Amino acid sequence: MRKCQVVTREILLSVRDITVRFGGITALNSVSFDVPRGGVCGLIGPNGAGKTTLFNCLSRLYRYESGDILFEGNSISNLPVHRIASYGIGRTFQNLAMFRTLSVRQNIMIGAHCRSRSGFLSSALRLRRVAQEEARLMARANELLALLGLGDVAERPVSDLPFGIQKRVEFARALAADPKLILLDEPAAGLNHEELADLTETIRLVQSKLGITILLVEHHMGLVMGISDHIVVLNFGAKIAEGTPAQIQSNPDVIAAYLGAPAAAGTPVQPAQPVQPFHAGAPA
Ligand SMILES: Nc1ncnc2c1ncn2[C@@H]1O[C@H](COP(=O)(O)OP(=O)(O)OP(=O)(O)O)[C@@H](O)[C@H]1O
Repeated sequence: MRKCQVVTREILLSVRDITVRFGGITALNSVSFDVPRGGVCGLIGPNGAGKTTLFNCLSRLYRYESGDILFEGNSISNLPVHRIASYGIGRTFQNLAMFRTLSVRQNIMIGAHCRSRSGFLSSALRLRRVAQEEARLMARANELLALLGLGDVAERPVSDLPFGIQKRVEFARALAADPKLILLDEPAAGLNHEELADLTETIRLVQSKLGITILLVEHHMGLVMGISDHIVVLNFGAKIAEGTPAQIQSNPDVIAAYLGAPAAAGTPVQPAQPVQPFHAGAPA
């Protein structure tokens, strides 16, 4: 008799029964899901669903009232916020977080410093180890400049650059710390059609070349459906669905959450055209 081989991917991140309350508001209500290593996991939901709150829990910016978050099988619940990047979790923000007067290259090198192995004393004494470390960081920055197509603007101050390129710089800055998991918080927000197409390609390229795991919060259904392997849907702080893009697009609870009314059975969630946002209450 032939044996059926089941391929299961290793779990990188496990969110278990996370609950967060702000006064009377339950921002997350016992939310659980797993993110396998490698690939892209989309995290979607209408405005106020709890997506950013979850990202802030993963970054240790918010405390959760109950539950646990395991990264590579270890709880991060007591990890200090400044250790998150060196632990392997990187992040971009809805509002860009960069040193705007510094160059693109300097921003990327700052991103790499959390993984630097030279301490204050050895840096002050200019030991050989420090020079080697600086060369390593420089090489890493050069790799990322090339990968994200930023070579031509490497020495320009970030503030001089168009918004779409600034977003790419922020992505590169987060990648410089060599994260195993990167949290992308609405990377498509504010991008024009061309910039959105560039971003889609960049995310695909980074994922395939670096083998990194991506957790993506995004309102643009074209982007989410186009690049995610798996999607988790939140609504009013609760997980209402998870599955492949095809499963999510035809899930009646997801359709109802986005359209604000019970969905007719079998009505698919239309992935909007690539540049069309898919906000709660707005027609798809
Ligand atoms: N610091 C805070 N203090 C009080 N309430 C908060 C705080 N952060 C979030 N909330 C509330 O928690 C709920 C979830 O908000 P959250 O920002 O996580 O949603 P979201 O899914 O990211 O929304 P959006 O898509 O609009 O960014 C909302 O009701 C919000 O008002």
